Amino acid sequence: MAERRFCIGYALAPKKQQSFIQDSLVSLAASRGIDLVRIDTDRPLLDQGPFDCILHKYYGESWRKQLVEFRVKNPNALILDSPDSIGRLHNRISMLQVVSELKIDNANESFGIPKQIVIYDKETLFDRQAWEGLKFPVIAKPLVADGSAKSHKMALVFNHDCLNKLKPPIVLQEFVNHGGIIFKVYVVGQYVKCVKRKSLPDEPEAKLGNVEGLLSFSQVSNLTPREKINDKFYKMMQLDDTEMPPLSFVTDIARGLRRSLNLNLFNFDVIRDSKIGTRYLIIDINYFPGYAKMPGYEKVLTDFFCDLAQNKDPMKKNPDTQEGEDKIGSDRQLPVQTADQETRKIAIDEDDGGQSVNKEMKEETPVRD
Ligand SMILES: Nc1ncnc2c1ncn2[C@@H]1O[C@H](COP(=O)(O)OP(=O)(O)OP(=O)(O)O)[C@@H](O)[C@H]1O
Ligand SMILES: O=P(O)(O)O[C@H]1[C@H](OP(=O)(O)O)[C@@H](OP(=O)(O)O)[C@@H](O)[C@@H](O)[C@@H]1OP(=O)(O)O
Ligand SMILES: [Mg+2]
Ligand SMILES: [Mg+2]
Repeated sequence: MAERRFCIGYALAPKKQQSFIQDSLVSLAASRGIDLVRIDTDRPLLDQGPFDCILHKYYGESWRKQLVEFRVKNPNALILDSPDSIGRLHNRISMLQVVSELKIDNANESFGIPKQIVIYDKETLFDRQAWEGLKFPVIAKPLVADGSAKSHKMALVFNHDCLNKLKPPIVLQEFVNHGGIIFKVYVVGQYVKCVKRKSLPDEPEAKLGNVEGLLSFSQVSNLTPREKINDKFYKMMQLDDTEMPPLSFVTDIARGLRRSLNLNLFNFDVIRDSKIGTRYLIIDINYFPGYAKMPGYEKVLTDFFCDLAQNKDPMKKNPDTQEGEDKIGSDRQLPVQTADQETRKIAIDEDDGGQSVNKEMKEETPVRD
């Protein structure tokens, strides 16, 4: 009898496809009965397949509609992950709200998010009252985190003098000294892996010298090795000497976030407060991050795909751990406001070339009841 194969269709932006769909992944998965097949996003999804599962990091209202139709016609197929759940990560406020609501028992370590405020317009930006309780330096981050280059453009702000350079809607987040190292925690279903990366240096005023109140940067922890070598600061950093956070602590947070976000494929950035060595702050959560940078990512992802193929739903209740109850890719209604609802308030900047897909998503996504 012919072997029953499990077909995963993937819809990824070209850059993500290039980094993630490596021959080594495709062949390992194939050897274990999993076929990874590219979805042509220029053609109707329903004309392609059949797919047992859809893996996607692809946006736009048209894609979203196609997924809804696909679900109706293929009720047994999995969609990883649900667009509504992914959408929550597209707004830096709703993204971290989940962390604030998470409860984990741990006697030695604590976690949270840095102090932050959201600014929707210039008027509020210059209103000192709005800043009450927030200390300089702060990091100004675009409120929208939709994967566009613009959404990664940050600025370290040292005083009130240069605020006119900032473009709301933004989140102003207190800069927390953390020894210049960031921890990236990758989640693939139940699997959790924490790695170290370079980050911004402590006391940025002192280290970065003569800055004029504001310093712009983008994707610090995702620089190419060449960029790192050229930077004096990175040569000074002692990445190897930095102690990792306790694995059980990080795993508890990861599993908690996975359940509350209803997502299987994400990572989050954690920094350790230099002042309180047992205090950890989550500053960012990303959907479908750069897994290829994770050591042995082929096996981790293939194991996960095989679990899906064997109907081992990683969010289903596990008798040993009492973990999980949700169905993968389910459109479970979340109790708090989603990013889509929030982003409807945001004026889309017209000068953002090449982001029409994301723009379409923001403008047309209907608000759910
Ligand atoms: N509150 C903070 N205190 C100190 N450093 C911070 C803080 N927030 C961000 N950083 C630094 O700025 C970098 C970029 O911030 P953040 O991770 O929020 O941006 P991003 O563009 O969403 O990143 P990614 O590429 O991971 O998606 C972090 O990796 C970290 O080095
Ligand atoms: O570029 P890579 O593949 O490494 O992945 C990066 C990913 O870019 P891509 O999805 O466009 O590829 C980013 O996603 P967007 O916010 O831009 O959507 C974000 O998740 C980064 O944090 C990832 O880097 P990592 O955190 O894993 O180091
Ligand atoms: Mg980040
Ligand atoms: Mg991010």
